[in-house]
Amino acid sequence: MTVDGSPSSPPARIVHLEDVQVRFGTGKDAFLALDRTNLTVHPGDFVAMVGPSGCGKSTILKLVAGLLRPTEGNVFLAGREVGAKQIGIGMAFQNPTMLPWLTIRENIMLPLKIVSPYAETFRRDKHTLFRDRAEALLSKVGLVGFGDRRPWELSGGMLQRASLCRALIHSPKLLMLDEPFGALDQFTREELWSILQDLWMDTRPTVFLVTHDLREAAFLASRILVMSARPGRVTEDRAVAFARPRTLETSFEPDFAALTNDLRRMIAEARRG
Ligand SMILES: Nc1ncnc2c1ncn2[C@@H]1O[C@H](COP(=O)(O)OP(=O)(O)OP(=O)(O)O)[C@@H](O)[C@H]1O
Repeated sequence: MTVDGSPSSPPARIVHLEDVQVRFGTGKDAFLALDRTNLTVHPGDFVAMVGPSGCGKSTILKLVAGLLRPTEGNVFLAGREVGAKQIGIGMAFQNPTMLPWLTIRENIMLPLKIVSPYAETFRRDKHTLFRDRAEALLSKVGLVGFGDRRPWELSGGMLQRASLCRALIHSPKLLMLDEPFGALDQFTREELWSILQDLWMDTRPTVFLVTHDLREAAFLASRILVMSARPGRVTEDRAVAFARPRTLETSFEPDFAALTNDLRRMIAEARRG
């Protein structure tokens, strides 16, 4: 019950994994990639996943995105089995692949051509609503004036900014980020942390971020999942309460350093164990 006596309802959950296992290969080559995993994520959570290489972080992303079926167990999205209901998902990866024959703006608007319900009205609204939305995102990531350029004219960091715009153009409820800044230099990466934090604070999509950078996880996430070595399991689910917006100064504070040291120790143990 709530304080006013009305019945309390449990918080909505956007992602729910129930006793999920993933096995790859067949016969003597079969192996367990993801061990029995239970996970509940609420709308607006910013979840970072860290752990030893090959522990199953990307596998969890693929399960949630509906790109992979579990061998055992169930994956629910917004209360329905994954795939049963359309819910907007945006994605960005380490390599921000863009179609070279399209401009940056056209690349950013690509999901609108494909993702329902935008695809149906795309032709009609292309030059008004959607174009404005693309310009607003370009401006938020510091790429004003680059919409008409071709991908080869931009640096790696600029392409990754454009890739964030593309992931967000259709206002997805879920944003899946697989090491999006992994190939960038430290300065560009830190700049993009702040940009991503601002974008997330604007509309609060639920985010899954896979990263090997523990400072990045601590800077961005509201919750960090630490995984064991393969077969992966979630061994720690840590809330991150630093006030927002976080700044680079936040990342030099003692609590921040203590958190990243804890994470480093847990992953070192997982690698040994
Ligand atoms: N389609 C597949 N077929 C066979 N094995 C796979 C497949 N996808 C992933 N694997 C294996 O499953 C394990 C988990 O892979 P996954 O990519 O989820 O790990 P990860 O934690 O994201 O790794 P990294 O941190 O190195 O990117 C790895 O051993 C990987 O080689």
